[in-house]
Amino acid sequence: MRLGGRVQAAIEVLSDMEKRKRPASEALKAWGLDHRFAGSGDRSAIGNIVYDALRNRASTHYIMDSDKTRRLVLGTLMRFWDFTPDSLNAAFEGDKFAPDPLSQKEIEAFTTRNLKDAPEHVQADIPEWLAPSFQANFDEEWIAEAQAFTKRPPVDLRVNTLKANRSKVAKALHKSGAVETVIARHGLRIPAGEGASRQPNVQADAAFQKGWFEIQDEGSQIVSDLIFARPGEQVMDFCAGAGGKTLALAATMENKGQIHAYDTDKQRLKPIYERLKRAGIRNAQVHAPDADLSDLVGAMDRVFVDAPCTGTGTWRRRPDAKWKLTKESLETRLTEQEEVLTEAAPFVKPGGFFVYITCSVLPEENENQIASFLEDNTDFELLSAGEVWQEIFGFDKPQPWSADMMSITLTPASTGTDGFFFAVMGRKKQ
Ligand SMILES: C[S@@+](CC[C@H](N)C(=O)[O-])C[C@H]1O[C@@H](n2cnc3c(N)ncnc32)[C@H](O)[C@@H]1O
Repeated sequence: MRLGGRVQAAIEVLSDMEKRKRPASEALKAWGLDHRFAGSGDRSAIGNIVYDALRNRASTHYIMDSDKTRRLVLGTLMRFWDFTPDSLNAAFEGDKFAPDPLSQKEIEAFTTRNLKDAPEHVQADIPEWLAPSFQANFDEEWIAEAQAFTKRPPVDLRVNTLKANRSKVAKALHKSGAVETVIARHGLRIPAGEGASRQPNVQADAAFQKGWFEIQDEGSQIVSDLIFARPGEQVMDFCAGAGGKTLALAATMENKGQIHAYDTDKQRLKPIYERLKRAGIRNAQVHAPDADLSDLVGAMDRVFVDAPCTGTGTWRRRPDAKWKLTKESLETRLTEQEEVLTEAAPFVKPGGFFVYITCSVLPEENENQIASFLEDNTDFELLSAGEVWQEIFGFDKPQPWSADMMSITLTPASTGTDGFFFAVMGRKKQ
């Protein structure tokens, strides 16, 4: 396919998403099924246009002076793919699959409108109702912090130290351009490409099949490390899901002690069995939703809750979620978080640690939840996550957000990772 056909396809996919209210991944898949002739290069280029458009939707609509899908796509190409109105029109010429050339009105909008004149939430490329939350979290940096979520994310890998080390994996994946992560100690990063470039499918590599690495955002690797689980401990992963953090912790614990992986959703838990096997993990015990956990009450050295959340921290990877998030779904997540904290807390032994993690940067889901939990549970106290950070990563690395060195927030702008929140509480001894 030539550029024009790819651009037209991206317009169709975005229109389909809007019309059928379906996520980008589904709309792209459906387009692929209807256009079997399209090669993998075409599919990934179309995907790149669609995701770039969604990441910057509000600001591009503003610049192009319209909320039409066609303008969103053309604006995306001119803002982020190095096209000018002339070069785009030249590329479309003689291509019967291309959209109509840019009109005078479209060219005028693109060349005269300035984002500096847009409302702040449009500059920040976030829904208007979320601007106060970002402002509360990041003060005068809030627009820059939000804008960093509009950039393409890298692919991060966590080396499984039970089976390999960084140089071994880097060697196996030398064609991928993987470099060592800046903060996480066992991470490799394949930087995000530009334009139509494709990310390598590292999961097809023999090194992945052998369990040498997992795909895991550097932020997720960092918070797993901050849990500070030691070999031989009894640890509970109360919201284990597919086991991303269970796997990371098992490696940190050198396969010694026990990780109890629990989740209320059987479907989400399903991939964990295969992943544990591939990674060579022997110290994890998976507890199905209906399991009797009464033996574990008051017995865990560490319990961590990787709570269900709005996922605002993953907007770079799932930009459609940014525009779909509603006040109602935030409210639902807040209730779930309160429940999960209350349910998990009794498993912490006196003198043990209780960790709360989200992949969100909204204070409602983070600091506020911890403050309200501590108010109701006076046998717990907030400890300094900042001190643990410094012990593990030192002072010379990019630093996360922290108002008081207690809880920590990672962001694309501050730590170059997805957004994560981390807080650790101690259960008092008596
Ligand atoms: C953010 S995801 C966990 C991701 C996982 N820890 C990882 O690193 O791959 C949150 C999980 O919490 C689970 N969950 C929601 N409510 C729960 C509850 N009351 N008790 C336990 N798990 C719950 C969900 O099923 C979901 O799998």
